Amino acid sequence: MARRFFVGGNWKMNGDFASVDGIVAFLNQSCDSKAVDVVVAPPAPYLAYVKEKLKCGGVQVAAQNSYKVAKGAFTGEISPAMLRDLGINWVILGHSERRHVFGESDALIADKTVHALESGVNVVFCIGEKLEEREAGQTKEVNFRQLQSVVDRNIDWSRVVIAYEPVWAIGTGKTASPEQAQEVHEWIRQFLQDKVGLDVAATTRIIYGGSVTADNCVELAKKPDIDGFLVGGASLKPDFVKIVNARD
Ligand SMILES: O=C[C@H](O)COP(=O)(O)O
Repeated sequence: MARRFFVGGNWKMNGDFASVDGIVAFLNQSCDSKAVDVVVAPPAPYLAYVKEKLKCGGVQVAAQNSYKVAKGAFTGEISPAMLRDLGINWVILGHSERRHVFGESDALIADKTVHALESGVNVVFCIGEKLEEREAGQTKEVNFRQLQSVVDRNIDWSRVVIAYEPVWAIGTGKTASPEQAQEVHEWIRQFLQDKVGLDVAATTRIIYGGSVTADNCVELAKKPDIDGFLVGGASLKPDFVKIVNARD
């Protein structure tokens, strides 16, 4: 079964009403692709606004984070229940900035993933090795360890997209080559086959993130195990539309 191409735009902590309006305008004009799932993740204060302003049925909205319980004394956090209340069905979890800037552990990310899925929110689950880990030959080990934390929890894989984002490629302009990305995506698919099953391995989308641009997306998208992208910087610009259409 062919896997539907998936392109996420992670706006990170960028934007104000003026720039958000600009992004929504180009999305509304040109992102109604019937062949691609497009999911954009604005900063939390703009989630409801973006959801309201997007007129393009093909573009969905994601949060950049959510916590592991529905409510309570957790200052600064947002819950999947609140996202559902806003009509938002996607969240990005395990992003390298959450792992490495905010110190989130594999266990916490797994708890957050399980809770989001149980609450009806689909998950873009991010994994990826740091440069020193790649140079030490630990790429497979690190990515498998991060994945194992959710394999152990018996999740509904049909509602998960895996984003492989090598930390050394994020925001650096140093994209993984199509061959480097394909190699890791193939390892991830094999890992899913060994640990979860053939069907999940065949159907789960594995997308690539790390300095994806309109210039490099077409070659990356030709690789058999690259099922889309998680785009940071370039998702703030009209070029994002070219990335959405990388497979055309
Ligand atoms: O979530 C997106 C990734 O961190 C990639 O960011 P980037 O495209 O700016 O390198």
